[in-house]
Amino acid sequence: MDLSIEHLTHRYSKEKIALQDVNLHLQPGITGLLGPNGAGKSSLIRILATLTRPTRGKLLWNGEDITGRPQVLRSRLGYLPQDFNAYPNLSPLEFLDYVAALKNIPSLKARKQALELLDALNLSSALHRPIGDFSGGMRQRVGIAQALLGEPDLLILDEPTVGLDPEERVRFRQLLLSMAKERIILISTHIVSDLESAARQVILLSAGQVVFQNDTRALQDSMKGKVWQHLVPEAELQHLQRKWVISASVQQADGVLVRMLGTTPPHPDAQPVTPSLEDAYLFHTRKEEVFHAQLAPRLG
Ligand SMILES: Nc1ncnc2c1ncn2[C@@H]1O[C@H](COP(=O)(O)OP(=O)(O)OP(=O)(O)O)[C@@H](O)[C@H]1O
Repeated sequence: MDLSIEHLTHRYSKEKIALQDVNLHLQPGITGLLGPNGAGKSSLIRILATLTRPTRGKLLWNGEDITGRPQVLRSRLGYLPQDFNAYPNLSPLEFLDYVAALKNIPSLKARKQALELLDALNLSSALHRPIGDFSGGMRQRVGIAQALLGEPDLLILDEPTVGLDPEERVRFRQLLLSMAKERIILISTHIVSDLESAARQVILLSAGQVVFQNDTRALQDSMKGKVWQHLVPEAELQHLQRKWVISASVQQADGVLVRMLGTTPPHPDAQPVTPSLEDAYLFHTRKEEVFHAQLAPRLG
């Protein structure tokens, strides 16, 4: 099972190019789609979900060109849009029955799956309550359940963890991992740490282009020797933030422990640390700033 896009370009107008010559290959497992605001993530997702036809390029499902035949993919697709909204007067069970009918899932099978999914998403105690009374996080979980209904081969989730508390995020991650072996799962998110232990592959988009596509581990490995930690007096932090790309800072009794990105140590006493996915994301999306900082005089 695989989904590819070849030489995909998407323009909203003559001046507005959202995606430029993007090539991707997705296989079973979780792929994380990361990028700053406006990078083109939602445009790409809408194209893969067959809601937008690309200006140029091909969409291939199991090697077959389906650019002009979106229904081939639609029957195998589960999709959670960024602005998911269910009908407020329906209960989650009624809403999933409705979605199942649209997806042509036989009703008995659909009901069994709906109950399992709502249980896995911690909504069993609210099966018959109107969705309009739900919190944002509960509504989002109904959105996740409707996307998973019908055991889709391709699951596309745009910002799925928005509104979920940390406990629900962990539960969601476990549910996805349990399903990831036999389906392609693409997740767009701003919460980089959500992907750290779950995604086998990461795609970084920046200004409509793919700047990185590889294993999560390879991405982290590519950052070895580029992440540094150094304790600085609190008064220096602001000055430092203007010059260096800082991925984290932790207040301590004797100063601030700052995590910085650079291909050489920012200070003779700075210690190299194990890179995280967040470090890699910042490095690739703010490369120019990282290299600009390198040219500045060393600290100390
Ligand atoms: N319908 C549209 N008409 C015109 N321009 C659009 C349209 N949708 C998106 N764009 C533009 O295309 C570019 C990519 O937008 P897109 O929403 O795909 O990015 P994104 O990475 O999903 O951003 P965010 O993280 O903010 O959701 C942006 O410059 C955006 O302004």
